[in-house]
Amino acid sequence: MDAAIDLTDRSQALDLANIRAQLIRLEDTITFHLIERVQFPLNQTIYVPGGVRIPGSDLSLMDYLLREQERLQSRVRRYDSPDEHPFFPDALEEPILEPLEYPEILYANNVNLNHTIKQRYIEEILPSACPNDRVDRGASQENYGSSATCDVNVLQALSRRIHFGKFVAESKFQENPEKFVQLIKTKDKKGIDEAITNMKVELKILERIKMKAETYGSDPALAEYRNKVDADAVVSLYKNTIIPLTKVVEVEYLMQRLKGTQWE
Ligand SMILES: O=C(O)C(=O)C[C@]1(C(=O)O)C=C[C@@H](O)C=C1
Repeated sequence: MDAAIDLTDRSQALDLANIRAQLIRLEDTITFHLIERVQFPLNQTIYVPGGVRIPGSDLSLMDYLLREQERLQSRVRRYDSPDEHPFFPDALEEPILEPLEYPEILYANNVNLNHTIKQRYIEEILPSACPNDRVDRGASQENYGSSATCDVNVLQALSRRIHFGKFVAESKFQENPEKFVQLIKTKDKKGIDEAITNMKVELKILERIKMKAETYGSDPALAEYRNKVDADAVVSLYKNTIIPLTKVVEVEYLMQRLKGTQWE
């Protein structure tokens, strides 16, 4: 059985094969959450601040739900884990559970791409994956809450997947510190990007994700009707957003990697 990666075990957390196995598992999570989301129309209103009236809050319905979810999950120490990054750091509370002991796996850094992830999700990913809003607003209002609930799941999975780039980067750095120190010292972001890129792995991901989206999205009961998700939209999500943003995380993490070390 393929178990989840154990981030309290340093050698496991920095083993590139383990990290890639975790990224593959997240392909399933992301695809399934997207399938859930796209059964509803876009429901543009839920992304507009004030679009849905919320007592005591000016946030959009989706932001409101995401923020409250993060507040709740912070209490069970979701954001103590080094692979989790909040969209609303100001909403987090003290955990009700005792802290877990995480070894120092990553170097101190402030890389958090959630703002960009959320923006790309709302402006690009959803419009290309969702059916259009129906003219009949009354009917779609019925699923504002359901759509926003699915959004929270997709966004949390995307954020986790993309920020796993930090573990990938740390693993690659440790494999060849001399090469990276040189590139980081000369602030050669393009050089770092080239050094962390593995086109073979990327192509394999795109091939696999197309197959997964086609397989998970087809239901014998629907076969002659239509697939539950547009496989090309999922491939494009990986090609144009997930992999490029993972690489940005890797590069930005490495740019901060020498602070306070012998190489500074
Ligand atoms: O697996 C790696 O080596 C990664 O760096 C991760 C990843 C990805 O986002 O999936 C990103 C860049 C590489 O070109 C290949 C794959």
